[in-house]
Amino acid sequence: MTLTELLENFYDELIRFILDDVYKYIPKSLITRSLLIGAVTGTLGYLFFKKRYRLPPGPFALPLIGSPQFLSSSKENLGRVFHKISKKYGPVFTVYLVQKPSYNGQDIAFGRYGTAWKLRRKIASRGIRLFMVSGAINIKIEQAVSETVRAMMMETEPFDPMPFLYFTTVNILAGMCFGTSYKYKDKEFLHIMGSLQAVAESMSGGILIEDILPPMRLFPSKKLLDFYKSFDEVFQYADKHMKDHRRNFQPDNISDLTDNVLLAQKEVETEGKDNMAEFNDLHVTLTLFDVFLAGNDTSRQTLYWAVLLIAAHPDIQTKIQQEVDSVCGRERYPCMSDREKLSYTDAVLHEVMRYGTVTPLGVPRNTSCDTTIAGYDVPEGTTVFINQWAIMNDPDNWQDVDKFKPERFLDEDGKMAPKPENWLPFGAGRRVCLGEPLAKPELHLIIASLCQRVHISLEPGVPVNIKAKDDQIVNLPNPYKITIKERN
Ligand code: HEM
Repeated sequence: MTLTELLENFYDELIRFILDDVYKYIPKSLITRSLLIGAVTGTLGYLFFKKRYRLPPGPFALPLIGSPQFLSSSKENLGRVFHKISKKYGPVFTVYLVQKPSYNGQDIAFGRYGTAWKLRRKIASRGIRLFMVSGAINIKIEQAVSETVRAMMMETEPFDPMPFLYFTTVNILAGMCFGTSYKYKDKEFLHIMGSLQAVAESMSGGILIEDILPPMRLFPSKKLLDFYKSFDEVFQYADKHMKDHRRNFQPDNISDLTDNVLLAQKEVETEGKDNMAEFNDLHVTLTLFDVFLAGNDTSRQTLYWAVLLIAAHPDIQTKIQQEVDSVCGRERYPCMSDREKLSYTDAVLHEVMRYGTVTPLGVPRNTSCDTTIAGYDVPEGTTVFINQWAIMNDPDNWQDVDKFKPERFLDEDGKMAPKPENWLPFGAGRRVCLGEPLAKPELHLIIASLCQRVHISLEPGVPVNIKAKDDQIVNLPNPYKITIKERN
């Protein structure tokens, strides 16, 4: 008997033994049978030898499809959805979803932790720090708020403050990043506002079908394509400014974050041409893109909550105004050196960020090695979310959790009390928000400056609604309108 005949007989018996009923349907070809038996043995071997993890429990999930319940709840604020799941499965649980894409993880926000990422984060942090200590932040806030108030005063009817808040944050962040200063109807401002709006809409449009059915990424939906397009527009905006700066770059005349980042790139190059792979032109643009995009959306959404909550609580607004008047008077704008004395306004900001948690799930993170959380295994490459919304809206952590109460952040002398450990809007640890040192003073001073200049009221005759719009992935209030009156 030849070797081929021997193999044929062996396969024949094996298949007949294991799969008697389907035997007749299996082709007689030796190659097909070898492939079939190889595949079956390989799969069985993989299943037998693969590492077993004790994963956190979680809702039922189908292979490829993931947790089907997200199909029905895909429009609800995910912070709330996850909070409900945690009631059933405990504080650490597993759901099957995939995260949204980034620029190949070469940026800061979605970059993999490591030497190259540390370098990029250090460069961006240094640039932000220099902006803060140079005093430029005072000038940018004053310019941005005075232009915003001027533009708002032109409105004769109740208006939605959202575009004006875009104007404030874009002017401060684009000023810091690219040295620009826009007027309200400026063409470039309107263009970038449109792109930022599109990014925000794509991101708040609930879970994408591709998140539930990963293979669908091969045939991207219009929603996913829109998501890519709007991101790319903001990227192109940052890239254009980077290239303009590079053309006119003078190392002894550094005026904004782009100059700072380009200078850092030169330093990296001086240390050795090989290092350039870790900080090339794409990394320069992605650094600026991250700071501009991450900073704008979060700050603007926080201000949207702040204006609503301040307008809905006239007593709180009056207290802010009295504090600002007593510390700064009316002649000059509040500045960095006033911050410590503006405790009540700071408490209002802290409570706005708790009540209106704008990043309910923080930024999705990937584990870089096998690890454990609360005794459960979490394999390398798992996407981990921290439910910041639940931490800051848990009745076990906060008294009168549904009430807007700035006083909870003050001590008996009316000064800011130590930060409660459950106040975590900027995340924590090595990946804590890069912009926190800018965002807190920026938002504090914007609120103080706005209240110093104008009196804000909600649209007359419309019922006050300070509840979150619970139909989206982010946590925003329902659209609202205000009127403003210049303070005399
Ligand atoms: C209200 C304002 C803001 C909020 C609530 C906020 C919130 C957050 C959160 C929750 C994270 C993820 C932290 C973690 O994973 O633990 C984050 C990351 C980040 N934020 Fe912010 N942020 C704000 C403002 C800003 C500003 C003004 C900038 C830029 C100047 C900025 C830039 C970034 C960047 C680059 C990251 C990624 C950091 C990393 O992966 O290492 N953010 N932010």
